[in-house]
Amino acid sequence: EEQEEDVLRELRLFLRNVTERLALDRRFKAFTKPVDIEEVPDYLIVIRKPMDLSTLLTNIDEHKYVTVSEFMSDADLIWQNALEYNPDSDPMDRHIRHRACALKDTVRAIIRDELDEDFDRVCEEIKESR
Ligand SMILES: CC(=O)c1csc(NC(=O)C2C[NH2+]C2)n1
Repeated sequence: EEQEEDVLRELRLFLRNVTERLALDRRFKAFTKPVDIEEVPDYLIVIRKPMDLSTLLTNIDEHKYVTVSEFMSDADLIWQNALEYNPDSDPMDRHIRHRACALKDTVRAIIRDELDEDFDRVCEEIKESR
């Protein structure tokens, strides 16, 4: 009903705010747009489910997420994919893995500090009811 749509609108505002703050952080520049398959032709062979911050924003606007947990599953793909695609000891791989781990920790810290657990529970109830 209307109250449910009010809750999901507030969820989208929260998720957009989190995602835009991440996209503004210079450490996460490599994660802001889909990997360019022209530049990195083997990327889609290694990474089955690409994800990036701009795609998260599109998904939010398309009402893909009813809970923070669903959003987190896609947000986690960004750093998980980076760790998988950059496993080597060379400095470039280590550099992007460091940034991937920073992204993981930053998302979790924002959610821990800023997501109200009662609000999250209401979203989870809406999801169960559908
Ligand atoms: C987004 C992402 O994970 C990404 C973009 S480029 C890249 N890795 C490289 O360019 C080379 C360093 N070893 C491969 N990883």
